[in-house]
Amino acid sequence: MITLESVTKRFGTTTALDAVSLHVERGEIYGVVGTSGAGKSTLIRTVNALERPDAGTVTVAGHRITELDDAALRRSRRHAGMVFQHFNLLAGRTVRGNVELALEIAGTERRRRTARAEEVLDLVGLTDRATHYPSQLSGGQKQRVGIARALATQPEVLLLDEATSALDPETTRSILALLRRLRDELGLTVMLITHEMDVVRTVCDSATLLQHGRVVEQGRLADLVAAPGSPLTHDLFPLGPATASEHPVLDLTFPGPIGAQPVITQLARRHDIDIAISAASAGAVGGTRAGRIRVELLGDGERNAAVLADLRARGVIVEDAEPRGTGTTTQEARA
Ligand SMILES: Nc1ncnc2c1ncn2[C@@H]1O[C@H](COP(=O)(O)OP(=O)(O)OP(=O)(O)O)[C@@H](O)[C@H]1O
Repeated sequence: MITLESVTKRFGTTTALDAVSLHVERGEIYGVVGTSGAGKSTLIRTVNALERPDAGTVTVAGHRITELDDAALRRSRRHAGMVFQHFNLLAGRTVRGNVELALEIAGTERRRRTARAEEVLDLVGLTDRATHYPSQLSGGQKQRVGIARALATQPEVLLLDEATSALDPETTRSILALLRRLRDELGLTVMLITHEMDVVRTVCDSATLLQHGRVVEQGRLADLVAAPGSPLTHDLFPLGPATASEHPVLDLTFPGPIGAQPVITQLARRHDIDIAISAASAGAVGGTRAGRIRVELLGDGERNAAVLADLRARGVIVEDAEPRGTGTTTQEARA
């Protein structure tokens, strides 16, 4: 539904996007993550055709938008609805008026506008707020209006730029649940950019991690959590910096069903060794379960080696804990 092939965008001497390729399947919720300045906004702006790349192609809903002239480009924007961090609602218009404006700009005839606005307000659960003004709404309600407005022209793709960053955790959860429902009910394809790893964990099927305009890692989250050394998995399940120790300190990743097994207690019993757990982070992601824990092996060299071999044989991903933490992206940005 969305394909970028070797997209490069420069601003003067800054390369905001450096040969970025990605593919978003129809009906997928796709996250674009990375530190400030990584190129996330530029990427989404090439998808909604606000930015023309210097090289590469962008295809949205079957339209190769990098080859369209300006008039065709304006028409093609209707395939993608855009949702913003700070809602961008007009204070002087009611909720319904804000949604109708999008239809007015798209050239929808007057008598269809009100009916369509009411349809999308119903979809986002705001029917009873249609005649309210933005100042009378909570942040979550404002963002629902933003989503309704983006959906008014029946786009196949919904693009969200830090859409939950200004919301509290509970409101964020309800907006993410709404996105999932809209994807399921309307078959929408959703691309969101975020610096919040909770958002990726809760709602995304796939993601791309950008750094300095380049793709560091991308794919389905269920696959990434099973990939040794995955920087995105480190960010999704952070363990923090490790404390130096005379014993081996290991970060273990348990992809999928292994996480439900009592591996650590079994190994401690089988090898007659004490294992200390100093950090843990686990949860559901991309339709699977995953978790990471940091352990300290307190046995002698031989027993520790046997535990290590056993862990690997069971499919646990074993990495030496890095003293400064292994977060390459959002964790370091927040620090
Ligand atoms: N219009 C512009 N003119 C000049 N430089 C720009 C422009 N837009 C973006 N850049 C630069 O391109 C790089 C990528 O910026 P971009 O806004 O895409 O990153 P981002 O990942 O969205 O960051 P943030 O999370 O802070 O919004 C940055 O170095 C930025 O300064």
